[in-house]
Amino acid sequence: MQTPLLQVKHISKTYHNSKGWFRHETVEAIKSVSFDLKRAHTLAVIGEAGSGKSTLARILAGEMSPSSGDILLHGQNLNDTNQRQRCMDIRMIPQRPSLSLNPRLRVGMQILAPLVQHRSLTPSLRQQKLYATMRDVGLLEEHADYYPNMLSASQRLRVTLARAMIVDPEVLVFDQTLSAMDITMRAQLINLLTMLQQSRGMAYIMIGHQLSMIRHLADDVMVMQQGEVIEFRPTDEIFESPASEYTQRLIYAYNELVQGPSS
Ligand SMILES: Nc1ncnc2c1ncn2[C@@H]1O[C@H](COP(=O)(O)OP(=O)(O)OP(=O)(O)O)[C@@H](O)[C@H]1O
Repeated sequence: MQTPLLQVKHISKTYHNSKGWFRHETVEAIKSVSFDLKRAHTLAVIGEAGSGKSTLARILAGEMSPSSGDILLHGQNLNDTNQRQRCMDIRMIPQRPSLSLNPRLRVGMQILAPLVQHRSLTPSLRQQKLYATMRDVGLLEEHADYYPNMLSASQRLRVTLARAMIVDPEVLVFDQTLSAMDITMRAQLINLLTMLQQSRGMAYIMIGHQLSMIRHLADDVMVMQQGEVIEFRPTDEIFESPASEYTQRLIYAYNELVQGPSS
């Protein structure tokens, strides 16, 4: 059997907060979460507020370490990979892409930033890579000289995608990125992400409740509650017969929205 692209094995995360001199509070944000993700597949992670979704996203993207558990990419434990490579392999698209851009820096420089940090390429190869990546996400070469405020919201999102993709990641993690988008932008993004996944084989992890996007893009849905996985099933099954009470509420509300209230 082929090794899955990503294997998450019994990841836990406990936060320790100081509450004054002698008091400490511990929060078990994630409790033994495990799942596999195949190449070119999309996993959606949903769950109520505080269920541990963002903590999971930050651990996957290497922004923080788990308290216990392992993450393997192509069967190799990421603890044994150097941090630089790890940050190129799994990249996060932030919650508010526009806010992550520096208004005073030209777009091209910002897309290139991770490449400059991570790779030693000649200037001409770097520029070729920049333009190719910009084309892939639907930007024009001349946009490289623009400042972020000269672009539309949709183009700024494409810039953050290009910035993530310039180092050829294997996995993209979208941490509630899609929640603030209007319908037109979402439709454009669905098409773009589908196309990129087909051409590059990237896997996506989408955190958040954008059920219309999940329905179109996700192969599987993982439902979290109080730091634990309470459902992990193919997307169609989750939409047709949600098992947990939380998922039922979410899916019924979504169905009412798209089909109108049932009599
Ligand atoms: N830095 C932190 N220090 C202490 N506790 C934290 C920290 N970050 C998150 N938590 C707690 O960990 C739990 C999980 O939080 P997390 O943000 O991962 O959940 P979430 O599902 O992403 O929530 P939301 O949908 O509201 O963003 C919550 O109880 C939260 O209060």
